[in-house]
Parts: sequence; structure tokens; C-alpha cells
Amino acid sequence: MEPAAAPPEPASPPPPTTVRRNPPRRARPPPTPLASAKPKPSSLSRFLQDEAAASIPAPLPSSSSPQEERLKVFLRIRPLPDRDRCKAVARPTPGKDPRRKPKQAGGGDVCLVPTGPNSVALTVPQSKLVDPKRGRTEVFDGFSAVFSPDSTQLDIFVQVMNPLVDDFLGGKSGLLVAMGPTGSGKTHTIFGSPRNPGILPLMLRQIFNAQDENKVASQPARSFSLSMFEILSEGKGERILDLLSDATECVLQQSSIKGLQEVPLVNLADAESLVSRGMLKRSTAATNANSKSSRSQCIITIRGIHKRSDADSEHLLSNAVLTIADLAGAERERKTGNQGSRLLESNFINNTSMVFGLCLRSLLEHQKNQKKPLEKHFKNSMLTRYLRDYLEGRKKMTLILNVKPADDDYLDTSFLLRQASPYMKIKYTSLEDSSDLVSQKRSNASLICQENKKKRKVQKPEVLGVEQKENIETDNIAKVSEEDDTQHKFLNSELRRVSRSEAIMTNFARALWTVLKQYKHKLVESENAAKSMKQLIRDQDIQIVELKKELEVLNSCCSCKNVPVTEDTSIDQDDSVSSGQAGRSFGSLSNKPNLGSYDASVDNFHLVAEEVSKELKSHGPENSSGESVSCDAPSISLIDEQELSSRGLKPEKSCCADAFGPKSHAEEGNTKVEVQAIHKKLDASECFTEQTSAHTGGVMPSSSHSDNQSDQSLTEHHMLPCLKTERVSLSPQFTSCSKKATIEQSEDETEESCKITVEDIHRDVSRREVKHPDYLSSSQRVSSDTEDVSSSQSSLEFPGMVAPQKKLEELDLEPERCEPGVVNATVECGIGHSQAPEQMSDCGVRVPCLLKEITCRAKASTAPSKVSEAEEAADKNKEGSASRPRDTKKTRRRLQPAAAMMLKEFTGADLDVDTKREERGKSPSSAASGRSDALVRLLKARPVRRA
Ligand SMILES: Nc1ncnc2c1ncn2[C@@H]1O[C@H](COP(=O)(O)OP(=O)(O)OP(=O)(O)O)[C@@H](O)[C@H]1O
Repeated sequence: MEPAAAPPEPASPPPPTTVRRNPPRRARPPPTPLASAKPKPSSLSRFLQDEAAASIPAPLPSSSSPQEERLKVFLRIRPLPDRDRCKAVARPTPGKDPRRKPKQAGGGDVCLVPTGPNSVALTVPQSKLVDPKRGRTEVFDGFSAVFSPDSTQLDIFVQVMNPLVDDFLGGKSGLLVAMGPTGSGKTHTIFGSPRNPGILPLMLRQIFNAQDENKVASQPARSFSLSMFEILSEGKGERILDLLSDATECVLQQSSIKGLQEVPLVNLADAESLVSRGMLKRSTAATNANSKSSRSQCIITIRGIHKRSDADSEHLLSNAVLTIADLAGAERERKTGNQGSRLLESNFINNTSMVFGLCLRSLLEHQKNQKKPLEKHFKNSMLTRYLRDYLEGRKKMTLILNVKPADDDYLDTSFLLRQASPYMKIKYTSLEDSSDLVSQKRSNASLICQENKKKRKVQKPEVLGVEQKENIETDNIAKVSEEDDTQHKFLNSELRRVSRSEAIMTNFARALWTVLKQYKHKLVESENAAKSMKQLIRDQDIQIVELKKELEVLNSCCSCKNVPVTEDTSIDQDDSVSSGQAGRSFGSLSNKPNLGSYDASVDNFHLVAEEVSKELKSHGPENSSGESVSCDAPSISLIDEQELSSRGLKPEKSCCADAFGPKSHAEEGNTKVEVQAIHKKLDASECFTEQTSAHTGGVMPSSSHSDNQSDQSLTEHHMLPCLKTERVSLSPQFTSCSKKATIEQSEDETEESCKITVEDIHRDVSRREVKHPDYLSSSQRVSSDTEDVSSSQSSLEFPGMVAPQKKLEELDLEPERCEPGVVNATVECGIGHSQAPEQMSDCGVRVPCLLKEITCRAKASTAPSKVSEAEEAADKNKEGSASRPRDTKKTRRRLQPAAAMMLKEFTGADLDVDTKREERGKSPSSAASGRSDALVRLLKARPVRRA
């Protein structure tokens, strides 16, 4: 409809100036499809193309190069309603001034008129002009096509949708988006009506027509599926509803929608009915601008699957998707009058439209200036997120702008044209082949990443350490995000730390195991040592117990024997003991090298002993054996020996076996008798020694036997066997213990015993005066003859010697005959009594020695001559005996503790010193010093004076 020609008005004012912000542009010709993918135009297409060619002016040649494909923007101008139908806006007539304001048919004015196939002129309504005299018109050029209000649905489909369908059928995805204000005819353009179908129905028809033609032409079979959903907002957030299912809400994940049902398209009728059902479910509402206004963004997707003709199984050749989006039109609150939820919907709709426009603008800005980053506005709405690939220029998109040309819609039209006209400059330089496959791959990878993240939150880090590698590979394919990289680094560091800790703990465990092994070995050794020690202690205890038993036996024996013995040996015992002790002690003294001629006289003990033995033999046949035991010949000892012999044992052996054997626990009476026999032997030997000393004039030393062979023959054959027997029979412990006990006891009782023994001596002396006048006379002579000696002895401070010496002096005995014996007796008084406890400890009892009488008688007759001979022999052997320190030691060891103490007190260390000095060859006179010197001088003075 051409506008009515206005009459010329020469006097009229100049027309209003129209500012053309968008100069009219010629629409680009539709892209030429590829020859290989170019479908054969169907009858509908040919019809549509014919119709379009008839109704739409031929497209002008595009100024851009064919290789440079740009975003297509079509503009469709909705016809005015009948009451507002603009009669002035129509196809611009060539030769007429486009700046002239078109007049509306029926009196109504329009603000937008097409000025060309690719341009429109937007004129500011008169009511909007500040200066009514100055009009203002804007020309927007460059559209792919401008569809006038008189254009039909087929025209739109032919020029807008047909190229997309051709690309889709050729395996390329495409998108068509209808934009415009509310009530501008978007839904009408997309869906149409049964009588006047829109782009979608026409597309379905064309697709199925092409399918039919392919079947006829034996082209590769293809199948299609259709999905339809809407994005709406019910106040707070956006929702996606599947319009082909029972209102199932779907979830948008990246660029894919989970739960969206894709309905295969069997035929056109089913497809059209499917779309019709979806349209019925779409959210619509009546507003002041539109009685059936869409309240959501509706997206229809058609997916085509190509099948190989030469294969039985399905093989995916392409997965092209053709998407059509019917956006809800922007609304003005003043115009729509929405309230409440409608108002909220309006905000959502306007916001989505704004985001969509921002994405395109950002893409455009990015293409203009690569330095500007591509803003990610698509994140701000579901629609843009779903259409991300299109909004970022990776897929091809087509826009169709629906506008209303009425003056009342000037603002909406002006806003849309100003917003969308720049999109025509968007270029597609890097379109993706089978872009849907790529997007689908990216969607799947994104889904895998999200699922992996969820698994990592649930699973333990240790388990993740193993699965992490697999996930890393997957993530690498899917371009793992930075968060995954950070987590991967953290897990790797944790794995290294754990492995390092494990190595440390392993080494520590090994070291600990080694230490424990060593400790175990040491513990075993310690246990063995403890066992051995326990065994040793047990043995010691057993020995101690045995020794205790032996001691008890001995004590019992001693206690049993003491009583009768003491009764039987009233006087003779003391005599024998005193005389024997005197001889022994003096003999011990004579062993000292510094003792002068008296020491040397002891060496003649052998001769004296022979004489004594001869005398003893003369007393009885039993003495002919030469044994000390047999020579005793007392009645008690004989009885004991008889008892012992009745057992078939020798006396010595019986002593060992019966009295001290640990295993022999004989009857107590027998044991006592045996022990008594032993002690008798001991005492007999002592008595024999005393006898010999008496025969030798009291010079007989008990230790002198070690100095010469005669002594050894006497003691070893007579006395030592018994002692040896005791020592052998007794255990070492017992010996040591007894010695220790004896020493201690003797040391403690030294002084007391000395006194006692001295007193006993005095008593013995007094008794001997009565019983043995010869002996007493000799003693008296000794005492009287040793006046000078007593004075010198008193100077020795020998307490035990003072009283006896005085008593002996009081006796006034002859000094000449008994001088040596007196001296021996004087010395022996102190020493011999000191030996008494030792004898008690060793033997346990003081066995009476009947030999004393014999000894005394023999001593009385032979002492002077024998002593003199012994003195001479001692002088000869003085140096020889002095040169034997070992014998000295032996003698000293044989001294009993009390006697040893006395001797030590008497000689002390001076003896040792003197011995050493003498060994060095020094003169005896110079070596004599101290008390020993005094004693030596005293002893040496005797022979000299006598001589
Ligand atoms: N080209 C046209 N020819 C005849 N009628 C039209 C045309 N365009 C639109 N209409 C009519 O205009 C009315 C509004 O159209 P439509 O609903 O498509 O607008 P809309 O843009 O979709 O609005 P909304 O955005 O609110 O949904 C409908 O009744 C429709 O029949």
C-alpha cells in the first residue's frame, strides 16, 4: 500500500530534520550453502522462494566478502492492528523523499517505515517532539532483510529460516532468536497459527519434505528429535520446564539440560502436534499490551541424526541441532500495567533480554578490539548459559527483530533498533564443525569434573591418592580447572609427606627391633648369670647348713666331753698344756732369726725328739709304732680307738668320716666318742710335743719341726696326720670360718685368757710343787736364776709375764740347771696360755694328756743336757733358720692367734725388719732393736754368761 501523495505546498515550512544514526543498508544476500551439503530444494521451499522473490525485493550485493560471514539480523514490522493500522507505512517508493513523514492509514501515524530492503526509517512521533516544528527521522540500515507489515509467514521463513534449515540438514547447527517488545509478533512469527503457520511449522514441513526426498533419492537416512522447554521465573530463581513432558523441571548443567526429553520425530503430523502440545503448556498471561503474552523464554531444539547407508549399525555422522528461541518481549511497566507476579515476570524478562544483549555486545566489542576480554555475561541467566556457544561466536545465530511501527511503540522500537542494529557487525570467523558434538563433549567433561569433585568430598584422601591419577587424566582431557590443580598439588604433597613419614617410621621400627634384640640377648645372659648365682648361693647355703650341723655336732660333742674331761684332767692337763704350750711357744719364738742361740737350739729338736721317742718306746709296746696317738696310750684313747677299730676304721679316717663328713650322720654317742678320739689325738700330739719340749728342757718348739728334718719327721708323722686329717675332712668354708672364729675369739679373749692361763700356771706350778718336786725345783731354779731376766722382761711391759715371773722368782729355783727351761717356761707362760683358746677352738675340748706325766718325768731327767745340746745346735743352725723366711711364715701361721698377738706384741714388726736386715748381711747386734732387741740380748746373754 503506497502512501497517498501529498499536494505540493510551496509555502509550507521545511520538513523536520531526521537524524539518521543508522544509514540505510542493503541486506546481505543469504549465504550460499555448500554444494555437497546443499539440499535439494523441496516444493515447499521452491514455493516459499518464489513467494519471497515475488514479495521481497532482490537482495543487494553485500559489501562484505563472501568468506566473512556475519550475524544476520532481520527486521519484521508487525502490521498495525486494524484500528491502528498505519496506512502510510509501506514499501518505500523510489523517487520519493524518505524523510517525509508517512501518514497512517485511517489517520494513524507510524514512526517506522521501511526505506529499503535492508533499512527502515524511524520517525519520532509528533507527540514526542520537543519542537513540533522540527521533525526527526532515524534510518536504520544494514539489516539482512526488512519485512514490512504486509509480509507473510512464508516470506519470513524463506528468507530467515530456510538458510538455517538448509545448514541444519547439511549438518550444521544454527540458532534463530526472535526478539522484540511484547506484542510485536514474535510468537506469531515463530509458531504462527494453524491458518498462518510460523517458522517452526514451516521448518518441520521442510525437514520432513527433505526426508521424503532423500528416501526417494536414496540419500543417507536421517532421524530427528524434538525437545521443547521454557525458562521462566516465579519470583526468585529461574526454572526450566520441559514442555514436551509432564511439566518436569530440568536442570541446566553448563550448556546441557538434564532431564530434558527429546522426542523423536516420526512424521510431520506428530511433530506438529508435539509442538502444539508444548505451546499449550507454555506460560502465558494477559497483559495490557498482549492478551496472550508469553511469560517465559521458549526454546525448541531439533536434533538430526544421520545414518550411514552402507552400514547396518547406526553411526553418528553429525549431531546438528537447530534451535529456535522465542524470547519474551520486553515490557514497560507503564504500558503493560503489570503488578505483582506479572511485574516480577517483567523484570525477569527484561533482565534476560538485557543479558542477552550484553553478551552480544561484549562479543562485538571483543571482535572489534581483541584486547577487550570477552565478558562472561552469559552466566547471569539460564538462557544465555544455554546459548553460550552462540553468544560467544562459535555457532551461527540469526536474529529476527519484531517491532511495532505505531507511534505509541516508538520507544520500544527505537530501543530495540538501537540495541540490535550493531549486532549486524558480529562476525563468525571460527565456526565449529559439528559444534554440537564439541559442546556435548565439553558438557560431558564438565559433568565428569563435577562428579569427581563430589567424589573427592566424600572419599578419603588416601583413596583419592590412588584414584587421583585417573581423575587427573580425565581432568586433563577436560581441561582441569585451577581448583582441581590446587587440590592435585595438595594431594601430591600429602602423598609425599605420608610416604616420607612411612619411611621414617619403618627405619625407626627396624632400629627399635635391633635394640630389642640386643636387650633380649643381654637379658638372657643376665638370666643365665642369675641362675648360676642362685645355684651357687644354693650350694653355699647347703654347705652352710651342713657346716652348721657339723658345728652343732661338734658343740654337742664338746659339751658332752668337756664335763668328764675337766673332771678327769684336773692337774695334769694344765701341766701338760702349760708345758706343751711353753715348749711350742718357745719353739715358735726360736724360729725367729733374731732370737739368737735359743733359736738355733731348736734345730736340734730332731735329736731331742729321738731321745724322747726312745723314752716313750720304753713305756709301752704301743709306743713302738712311733705314732703320737699310739704313744699316748691312755685308757680313754684306747677305748676310743677300740671303738673306732670296731668300726673298721682308722682313727684318723674315722675322725674324717664320722665326725666331719657331711654325709655321715651317725649316732650322737658314737660321734661324740669319735670326736673325743680326735681331740685326744690332737692333745696327744700336743702333749707329745710338750713331752719333747720337756725332754729338751723346755726348748722344744712346736714349730721347730719345720726347720729341720727331725722336726718334720716328728710332727708330720705324729701330729700332722691328725691335723691334716682334720683339714682334709673339714670343708674349706668350715676351716676358714673356724679360723676366723678362733682368731676373733682369741683376740677378744687374749688378755683375759692370758690372765687366766697365768693364774692357771701359777696354780699348776703350785700343784707341781706338791706332786713333782723335781719339776718345781727346776722351775724355782729358773725363776731364781732369771732375776736379771725378769727385770728385763718387766721392761718389756708384758702384762701376763709379770706376775708369773715374780712368782717364779719367789720360788727361788736353781738357775743353773734349769736356766733354759726357766726361760722357756717364762716365755711360755704368756704365750702358752694364749694358745689355750686356740686349742679349744680347734679341738673343741681340752683333752687330758696322760703323756704329761711321762713327759715331765723325762723332762726332769734329760732337760739340762738336752737343752744345752739344743742350744748349741740352735747356735749352729741359727743362720740357716734365719735364711728361711718361708719357714718363719709357716711357723707364724701355725702360731695360734693369741700367741701370735703376743708374739707380735713382743716382737712386732721389728722382727720382720731385723730379719730383713739380717738377710742383707748385717750384724745381728746392729739389727737388734726395740723389744725384740731386748729379747735377743736377753737370750744371747744366757749362753755367754753361762759360758
Ligand atoms: N504479522 C502479523 N500479522 C497478523 N497478526 C499479527 C502479526 N504479528 C502479530 N500479530 C498478532 O498480534 C498479537 C500479539 O502477537 P504475539 O503474541 O506474537 O506477540 P509477542 O511478541 O509474542 O508478545 P509477547 O512477547 O508478549 O508474547 C497476536 O494476537 C497476533 O495474532
